[in-house]
Order: sequence, then structure tokens, then C-alpha cells
Amino acid sequence: MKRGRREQPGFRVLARGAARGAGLVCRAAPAHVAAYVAVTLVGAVTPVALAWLTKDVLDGIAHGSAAGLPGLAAAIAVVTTLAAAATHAAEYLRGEVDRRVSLRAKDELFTAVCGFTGLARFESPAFLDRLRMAQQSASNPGRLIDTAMSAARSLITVAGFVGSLLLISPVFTALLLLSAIPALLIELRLSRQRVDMMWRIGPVERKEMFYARLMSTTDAAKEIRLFDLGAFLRVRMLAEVRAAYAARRGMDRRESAVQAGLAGAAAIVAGIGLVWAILAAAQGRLSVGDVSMFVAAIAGVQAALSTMVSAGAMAHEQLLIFQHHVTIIGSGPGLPVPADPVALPALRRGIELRDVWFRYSDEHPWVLRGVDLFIPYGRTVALVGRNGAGKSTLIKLLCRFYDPTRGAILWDGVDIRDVPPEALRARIGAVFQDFVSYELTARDNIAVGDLTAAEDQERLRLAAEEAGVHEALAALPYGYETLLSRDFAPEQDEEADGVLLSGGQWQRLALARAFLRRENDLMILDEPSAGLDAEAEYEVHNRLTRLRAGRTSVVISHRLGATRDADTIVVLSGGAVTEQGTHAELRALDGTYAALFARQASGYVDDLAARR
Ligand SMILES: Nc1ncnc2c1ncn2[C@@H]1O[C@H](COP(=O)(O)OP(=O)(O)OP(=O)(O)O)[C@@H](O)[C@H]1O
Repeated sequence: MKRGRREQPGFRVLARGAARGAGLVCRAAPAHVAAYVAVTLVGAVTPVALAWLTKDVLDGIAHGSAAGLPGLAAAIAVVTTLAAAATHAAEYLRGEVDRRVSLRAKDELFTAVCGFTGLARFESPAFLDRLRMAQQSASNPGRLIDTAMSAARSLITVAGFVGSLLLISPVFTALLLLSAIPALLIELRLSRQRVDMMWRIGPVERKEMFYARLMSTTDAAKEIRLFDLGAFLRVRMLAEVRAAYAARRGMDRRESAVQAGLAGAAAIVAGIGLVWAILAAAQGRLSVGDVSMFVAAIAGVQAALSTMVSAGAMAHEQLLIFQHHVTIIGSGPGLPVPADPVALPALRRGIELRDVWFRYSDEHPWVLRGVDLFIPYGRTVALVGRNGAGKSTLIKLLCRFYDPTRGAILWDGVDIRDVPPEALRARIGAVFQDFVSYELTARDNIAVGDLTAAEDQERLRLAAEEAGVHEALAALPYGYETLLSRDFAPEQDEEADGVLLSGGQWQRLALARAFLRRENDLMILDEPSAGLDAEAEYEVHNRLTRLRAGRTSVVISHRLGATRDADTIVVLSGGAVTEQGTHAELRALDGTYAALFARQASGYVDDLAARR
């Protein structure tokens, strides 16, 4: 495990986090929190009340005055019942506060995550570790209130017993209280170390989850079986598990040793008190009731102090983890927000990339090196080039998933960094190379292209027809309502198997999403015909050509037959535009495009020749 220590937030930051946490808890479950506080108070005062009542009973018996005993016995019964009821009520309320706060915290967290406008954060391991810890914190944020309540309850118990102890021995009371200070400092240090350890093993646990997911879902099931990767992946996963457990074990050992030391010290202090009380009783300075009270008070104060110290340490740990939640919530949208946002006009002239340089981070190599390109309104520009040339990167910049490292992208002269990203994206339709196959119904899988169409069956059907997938969807067991997943059972019949589409059918479904956004100003098609059979490719190609006619579009395809009729073909090589023109012009130029085209065409020509 290479990851080093992480700078942990200081007192002020934690105090602000605590205030935020308290605010979250109070907003999420105000009535339940109030009830929880009330039963906690009842739970806190009952041990003290019981100790006093027991003392009075014992003193009454010792002095032979039996008159008040029935009343005291009844009071003990009532207090005991109250204590039991408070314990159970607190347990329910604690769970309910936890659920309500968790719901709110998850809502806050995922609202923030979905509000991230760029992609860079999702590609940062440190961010993913932070997100995991934030999710952990959002799963049980009620623990914060739980530990706070536990500390408050113990404080009340301590205060109650301390009053009683002071009457018997002020010196011993001071000794008892002072002994809690080193314990608290040690526990706080341990909680920091624990959170630090959790941060260090974050990547290890994510890798473990990655291997576990690979082995337990369909994503990699074929390759794992064919390549016989089961043992390889399992061994790697177990190595990660062992590494994480080793770190946890080390921490647990350290904690156990420290806790044992603290418990030993507490036992010595209690022993001293007991010896003193017995000697004092023997000399007649304490009554039998006093000794009983003293013993109960020592046990009560020590237990409560220990709970307070643990609760303090636990709250500290929870706050350190909650800090990840606070950081994510407050981290803003990711890409710089325009101070004075400009309304994005409908495209009329075109989109210009002006000396665009881009790399994914300072540590990564340049992907685009000074790209100058104009995508005229109403025209189709095809991007071609070898694998890794930067074609997909360029369209990610057009959608503003990243900002150019240098240079600018202008939409009718407006820098796209000056408009809200959502306004820009509302004007774009796209089929990405790595489009998502959602485990949703066929209808939802198309509607994600434009959620305003979700209830418009006619629009969805039309888009599916245009993408050539309507018939396949209509023939599914529940038509468009069929769940396209084998991981979840269909709602209509929990015993039935789910349905999966073929690769080409999924591709058409992704195209249907794009057809829903046909009216948008810019259409981006990254390998739109990948996975389609020859006939489907031809058919889809014709449809897309019709769709693109008179519209602004950018098409990427390695099948040069699909891009040859584009208005402009742009060859990207080494991150720069090396050739640009129509198919005929580039063929005449006899450069990279002509060579690529000739190589592809020769495959088909040979086939034809062989068939003749
Ligand atoms: N998210 C990323 N983080 C870091 N590097 C990346 C990322 N995405 C792509 N790259 C790198 O950027 C370069 C260009 O990738 P890009 O996907 O733009 O190429 P492409 O021309 O679309 O390739 P292909 O034809 O194979 O789809 C590649 O070297 C790739 O490794």
C-alpha cells in the first residue's frame, strides 16, 4: 500500500463540519431528533435516580425504619420500567433518525455529483476514494447524532454521580475525572489514525470491489471462462483483501492494546476508591448506604466517562469521514462557471476550434496540438484518423466535458466557456462510441435521449423506426415495456427471465436516442454504425445521411465509406489537422486519407474480384 498520510482537517474545519452535520440532522428529522433527545435524557437520569433510591432503601433497612420502604420500592419499580422503555424507544428513534438523515444525505451527495459538469473528477482516483468515503458517511450519518447523544447521556450521568461522589470524597472525585483526560487524548489520536488508515486502504478496497464485480456480473463472464481467468482474478482480489485486512488488523491491535491499558488504569483507580471506602466504613465515617452509593457512583462515572471518551472519539472519526461529504457537496460544478453567462444563440454560422491544445492533465501527454477547424452551419464534418489520434477527445471538448488547455471553441463566435454547460448540451445530440446500455425498459432506454419524450409513445416509436429497431422492440415479450437486463427480473413477472439485445440492436437503440434529438443544432455521431451488419449499416447510413441533410453534424467513423459523402473530411494525426477537404480533394491529394481509403477499398475490391 503506497499511499501516504493525508493532511487531516483541523479543529475549525471539523467544527464547521459538525455544524453542517447538525443542520442536516435537524432538517431531515426534527421531530424524531427531539423525541430522541427526550428519551435520552430519561435514560441518562435513571441510573442516578436508581442509585439514590437504593441508598435510601439500604439506609432505611440499616436504621430499622421500614415505613418509607414500600414507597421507595414502588419508585424503584417505576424508574426501572422507565429506563427499559427509554432504551427501546431510543433504539427505534435512533434507527429512524438514521434512515431519514441518510436519505437526505444521499440526496445532497448525488445532487452534487450529478451537478458536476465535467468528467475530470470521475477520472481522479483521489476523488473516487473521497466519493466512496462520502457515500459511507451518507449511509449512516445518524451515527453523528448517535454519538453526540451517547456523549450527552453520559455527561448527564457523570454530572449526577459526581454530585453524589463529591459529598463522599472530593479528592477521589477529582482523581476520577482527571483520569479521563489522558484517555480522551489517546482515543482522539486513535480515531485520527483509524481514519488515516481508511483513507490509505481506500484504493485497495476499490480494487477489491472491482475484482469482485468482474467475477460476479455478466460484463466479463465470457472472457473469464474462455481465458480461464477465475483463479487469476480471485487471487488478485484476495491479495487486495489481505492488504486491507492487514492494515485493519494492525489498527485493531493497536486499539486493543491501548484500550486494555486504559481499562487497567481505570480498574486501579476504582480499586483505590473501593479500599478507601471500606476503610472509611470500618472506621464508621461512611454508612452502608454511603458505601453502596460510592461503589455505584464509581462504576457509573467510570462507565459514563468511558462512553463519553469513546463517543468523543467516535464523533471525531465520523466528522473526519463526514468531511468528505462536506467537501464534495461544496466542491462546485467542476468546470469554471461563467461569471456573466451568455445565452447561447441557435447556431447560424458555425463552430470554430481556434488553436485548441488539450491534455487530460498536466501529467498526460498532449492529445490535441493546436487544432484549427471550422464546422460550418448545416454541413457535415467527418473526423478520420488512426486509433488514438484524438477524434473522440475533440468531440468531448465540443460538448464541454473538458475545457481546452489552450485555445478556444466558439459557437457562432461565442466562447462555449461563457455559456452554462447545460444550455450548450441542450443544443447537442450525440451517439457516443461507448454509449450506455441501461438496465431499464426498452422505452426508457430510448427516452433517456430526451426525457420530455418519456410519455410520448408516438415519438419514441418514430425514433425507433428511424433507427431500424422498432420491429425488434415490438417483438419483445412486453414490447417497449420489456426490461433490457438479465440482472433484474421484469416487473411484469418476477419469475421470468430478463431480455438482452444484440450488440447491433443496442447500437440502433443508441441511434434512436439521437433521432429524438434530431432538432438539436449539432449532431455528434461517434462510430454510429459500429456493430451493424452490412445491410443495416447501409440502411442506417442512408437514414443518417437524410437526418444530417441541412444540419450541422460531426461524424467519426473508421469505415470511410460512411464518411465519404461528408461536406468536409478532416484527418487528425498526432493531435493536429493534417488534411482537410472533400473526399475527391483528399483522394487527389494522395496523402494519409487517400492511403487509408485505398487500403479499405482494396479489401472489398479483392473480395469482388474473387467472387467473379
Ligand atoms: N480520459 C482519458 N484520460 C487520459 N487519456 C485519455 C483519456 N481518453 C483518451 N485518452 C488518450 O487520448 C488519446 C486520444 O484518444 P481518443 O479516444 O480521443 O482517440 P480516438 O482518435 O477517438 O481513437 P479511436 O479511433 O481508437 O476511438 C489516446 O492516447 C488516449 O489514450
